[in-house]
Amino acid sequence: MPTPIVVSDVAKNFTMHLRGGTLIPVVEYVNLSLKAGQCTVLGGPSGAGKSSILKMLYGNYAVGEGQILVNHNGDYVDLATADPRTVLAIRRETIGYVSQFLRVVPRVSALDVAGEPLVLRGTSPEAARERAAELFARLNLPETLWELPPATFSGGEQQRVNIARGFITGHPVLLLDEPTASLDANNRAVVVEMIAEKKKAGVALLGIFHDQDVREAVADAIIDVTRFATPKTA
Ligand SMILES: Nc1ncnc2c1ncn2[C@@H]1O[C@H](COP(=O)(O)OP(=O)(O)OP(=O)(O)O)[C@@H](O)[C@H]1O
Repeated sequence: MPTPIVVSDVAKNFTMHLRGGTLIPVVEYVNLSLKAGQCTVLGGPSGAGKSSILKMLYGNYAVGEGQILVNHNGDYVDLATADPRTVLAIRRETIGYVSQFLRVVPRVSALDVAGEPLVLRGTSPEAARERAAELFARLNLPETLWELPPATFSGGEQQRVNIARGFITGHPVLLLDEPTASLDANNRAVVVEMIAEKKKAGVALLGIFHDQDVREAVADAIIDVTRFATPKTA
């Protein structure tokens, strides 16, 4: 089976334009690949660059240097240099993402927020809502909330809408940015189960998990990103 994602010599720093162009180096020589059916976990202390790496892999952050080759519909595409239309196609078809915080769209119900990735791939809105409802039930999201826009939901409720939205499709790659941070033990266990099912289905996962129990339950490999730290010069 072809490798879903190969990251080669990726570097990232931030230029603070409002601070006289001060350069904040984050990571360099990031080399990793994701394997189908495995969950790779990014570890390392706060500020080490875990989220930055994940965001580059989703095309949210520009890539300073290097390549991110994504197996997209059978061809390798370099996400680091891909045009915006290609990035959107990769997100629609190949790479799913559960962000830490839900991007709330006013007046759209939780069912439609979670079902949207399926609708974008051609599923009917009714079928997408049904699938979202199944995931909500599994994640113990109270049914009274399903038709409401998630803007007023608690942190953990919003996170469960986000998880349903990320897990609803069969994307071959799934990125998880602390998906269990606001969940109670019951729902953390549900997410661990859902990750195991994705692995069985051959999905390649890359995640950040601060909760050690979850990390140990899901990780096939742990990469400490401090190994990619850019040496700080005086
Ligand atoms: N948009 C940004 N603009 C400027 N600096 C940023 C930006 N995003 C991240 N950084 C900086 O990059 C470094 C790495 O941040 P990142 O969020 O990737 O770390 P992390 O390992 O995920 O941390 P945590 O575990 O606390 O979430 C930090 O020093 C952070 O301040």
